[in-house]
Amino acid sequence: MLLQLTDISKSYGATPIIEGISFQIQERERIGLVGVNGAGKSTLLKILAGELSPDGGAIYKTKECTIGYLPQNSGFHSDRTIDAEMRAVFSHLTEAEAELRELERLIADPKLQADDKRYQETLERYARKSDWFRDQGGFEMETRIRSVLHGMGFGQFPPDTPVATLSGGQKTRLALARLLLQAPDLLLLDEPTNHLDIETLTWLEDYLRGYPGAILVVSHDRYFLDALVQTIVEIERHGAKRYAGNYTRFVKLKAAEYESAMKQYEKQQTEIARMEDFIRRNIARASTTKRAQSRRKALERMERVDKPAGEVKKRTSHSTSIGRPGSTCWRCAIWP
Ligand SMILES: Nc1ncnc2c1ncn2[C@@H]1O[C@H](COP(=O)(O)OP(=O)(O)OP(=O)(O)O)[C@@H](O)[C@H]1O
Repeated sequence: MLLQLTDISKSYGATPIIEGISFQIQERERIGLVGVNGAGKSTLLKILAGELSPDGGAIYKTKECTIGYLPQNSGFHSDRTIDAEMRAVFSHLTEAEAELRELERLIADPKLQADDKRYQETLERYARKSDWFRDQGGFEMETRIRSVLHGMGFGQFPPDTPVATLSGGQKTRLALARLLLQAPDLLLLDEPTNHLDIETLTWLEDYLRGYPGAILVVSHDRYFLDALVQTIVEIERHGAKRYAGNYTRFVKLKAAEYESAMKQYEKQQTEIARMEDFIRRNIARASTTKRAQSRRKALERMERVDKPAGEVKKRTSHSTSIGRPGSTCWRCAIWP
């Protein structure tokens, strides 16, 4: 297990947003976090990312577990260029690379070569540092940066483009590219597919499918969720419930749940109407008033079944209308 949330709650002022949220995230798990607008999905991600304190509950995570968070419309501010920003992810490697270049310069120096002991020591240092650099993926750094930048749609951008000159959407894309290079154990992504064209979206789906860590993602794109996740956690009425399977399966399970809850509700409503009718007809009659009174007591004691909140339906969403072949655009909505 990578991380566990127990009984997490959060209110804004007197308004409870989430309550009693408990679930686990396993290594390499891909979870889609869904719920109606305002259900508290972003709030929960912020709590997990450590950007917001919960009012109650606890989060347990293994000591080594690293977490990376992409907020919605991340507003990425940087004075660096695109290339420098990506390279900053690998500062431990770029520093080692500079050290290796310096050692190479020393090794080539005839003065050092004349001092056999120091020369041997420097060669050994160079060998140790080279091995470490190779083991840390130093030789792949350049390729990884190029491949992620290309995949995220920055292939045509000169590497010395200042981040500050990018549009809001491009900055969010770049923030995601940087996060992918950081490769944390748990990726928290809030609407990562906004601002992506179909080509970038397809690349991202593919990249995330092979991602070595766990992913908790909020997305209104059902195709994206279906392609990526094997578990759905829904926030509904402040609490969280886990459903095994992708988004399509979740919709089916919810429909079955809704139907069954509706049947129970309707059955009870019929029973209530029947009892009320009996009471109305018999309460005033001396011979039957006792029975009517006892029926009234039973009615008062009856535990009421709540009317189910609504159904998961499809509706058009302009924000996701990026023209996937054969797609009906989508948004998860639960109608009252
Ligand atoms: N800083 C804040 N102060 C007060 N209320 C807030 C604050 N942040 C969020 N809220 C409210 O808390 C509720 C949950 O917000 P949150 O953004 O977590 O929901 P969400 O499920 O991510 O919604 P969406 O799908 O619209 O992004 C909303 O009603 C929102 O208006």
